[in-house]
Amino acid sequence: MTFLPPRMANTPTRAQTPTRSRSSLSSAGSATPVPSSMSRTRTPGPSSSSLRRPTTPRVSLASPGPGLRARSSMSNMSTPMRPSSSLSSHSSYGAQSYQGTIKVSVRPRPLQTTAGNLTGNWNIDRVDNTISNHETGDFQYDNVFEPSANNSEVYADVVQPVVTKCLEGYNGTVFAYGMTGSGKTHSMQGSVDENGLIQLCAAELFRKLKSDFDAYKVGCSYLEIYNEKLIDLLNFDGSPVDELRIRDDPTFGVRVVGLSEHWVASEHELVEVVQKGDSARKTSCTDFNDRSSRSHAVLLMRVEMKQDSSTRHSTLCLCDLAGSEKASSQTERRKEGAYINKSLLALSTVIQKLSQGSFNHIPYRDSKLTRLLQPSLSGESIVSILCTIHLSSSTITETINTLRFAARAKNILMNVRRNEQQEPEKERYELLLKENQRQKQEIEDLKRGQVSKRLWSGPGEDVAQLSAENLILNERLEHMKRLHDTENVQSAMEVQENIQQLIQFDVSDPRFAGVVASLERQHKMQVSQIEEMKSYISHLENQLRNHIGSGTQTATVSGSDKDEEIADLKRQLRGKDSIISALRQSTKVRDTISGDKRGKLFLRPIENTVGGQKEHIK
Ligand SMILES: Nc1ncnc2c1ncn2[C@@H]1O[C@H](COP(=O)(O)OP(=O)(O)OP(=O)(O)O)[C@@H](O)[C@H]1O
Repeated sequence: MTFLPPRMANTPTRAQTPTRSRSSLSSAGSATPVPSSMSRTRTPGPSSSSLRRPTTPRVSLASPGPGLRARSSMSNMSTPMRPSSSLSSHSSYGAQSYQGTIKVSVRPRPLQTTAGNLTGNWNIDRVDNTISNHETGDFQYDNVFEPSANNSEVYADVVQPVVTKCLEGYNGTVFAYGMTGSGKTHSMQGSVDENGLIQLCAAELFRKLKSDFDAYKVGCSYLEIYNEKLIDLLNFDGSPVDELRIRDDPTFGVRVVGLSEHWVASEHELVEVVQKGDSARKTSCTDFNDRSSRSHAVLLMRVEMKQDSSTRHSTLCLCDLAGSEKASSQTERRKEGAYINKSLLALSTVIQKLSQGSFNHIPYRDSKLTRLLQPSLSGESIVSILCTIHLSSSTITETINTLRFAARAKNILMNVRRNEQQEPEKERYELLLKENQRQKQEIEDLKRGQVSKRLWSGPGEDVAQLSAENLILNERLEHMKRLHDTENVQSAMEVQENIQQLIQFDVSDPRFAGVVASLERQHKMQVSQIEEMKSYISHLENQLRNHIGSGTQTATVSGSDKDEEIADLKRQLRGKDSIISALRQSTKVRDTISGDKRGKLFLRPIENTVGGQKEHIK
């Protein structure tokens, strides 16, 4: 199984091919090589950062939900087990969910050279990630480390992929499981010589938060489960608190009521807080460990990350479980051991049922530990388990039990939801803000434009100018209409002229009476047109005089328009002269033929009108 998306499968990896070393820890035993499917990848992150100092509420963490099932039922547990290769499990990174199996790694502690630490005939293949014994056969996991592996190597394969996914908005849980003295605390907390997984995790978490996000908050809670009681390890002021209780929570699945949460702004603050909590943790000297942890310690880091318009939440849970142990010689240790073993048995049962894909009751409530881990184990968290083991012959039964526990856990499928919210509200707000700024700028520009215009033209003048232009345009429109009518008349008269040409030889013929009547009608219409033109010319001249008198720019413009119109009218009058001449010609013909004086009377008004008009225009 890999914690990284298929699209990243080809990314160069740190430990894709570790030194192939099959550690033969005994002369006996044979391990069957199993093809490895490991893919260890580092994910690069984007840019930009800003640190925000958070405040400190009291909250408890963990997330709920379904989504977990077994990959297959475990078969005969007494036979050698070869868990399915990681290749057979599928991991996919859809936009909002992660699917894969629980990641399981095995870390043997280095053999002690003291007497009685005979090797247990174990072979380790780091390349194939198998551990084998001639009695048990091969066990294959996501990682099987060499006993010489240091915490940094373990971190890179066990915790780092979970941290990466947490930064993408998935919950993550890492827990160390193994018999007493096998190296759980050494792995999680480190030693004077090397940092533990918690410190390495804190360093990477804050480094990536700073480099990849615009803003973030990290809240930290730390508790222990001692003799089935929950104790807040960060209750620094020693204020009396009621016993912490686990409650169902619609949002987080379960919630530890009364557990304090401390906001930490840096790796150092986080480590400092955890170290203070560790010093409060119950440890004692046991038959197997001088400083044995007598409790399960659970560190919860609640992370909120903001980038652009999206907000991600995730809870990272690191657990250092107490080790299973044989009955102690001391009464107090025996009592502690009984609680520890009971809770580890409950965990083992839950894992077994989950690995079998049981849809029946899962006994999470059998212990505080399983109750607390319920959201993680029920599919709301990416889970990575580090199983620490002894390789000595004296602990072979416990080691095999641990390896079987690990094999069952490896069989559990997860379907983890991603906690990311796009913020449409924020996007809309930003758009509105931009729009608002744009409009403000527009108003400012308009104000500046108005001021300069006033300085240039003075108030009210632009309105007068527009009115004048409007007036002129209306008049031009009217004039065009009249010109159009006049053209009609002119064409009609031309037709009449043609008729006159036809009738000059025999106008007395009664057949031409209709033509003469038509001529009279046309004449009257013409007189009316000429009268109208006369009045219009007079109107234009008045306007021209007014505008010239006021001396404005508008008057100048309209004056030149009027000149053009007058020129047009003169041209039309010349056209009318030819019409009148045609009419006169036809009338003369008529008079000659009929001797009637009516023709002279008929023409006189036309001559008078045209003559007056000519005078007017001159
Ligand atoms: N990988 C390792 N390299 C060096 N020393 C180790 C390693 N693992 C364990 N030890 C040493 O073994 C001793 C017991 O280890 P540790 O306290 O981590 O065991 P544990 O699993 O936490 O035991 P318990 O369950 O009793 O608390 C310690 O002194 C520790 O330094």
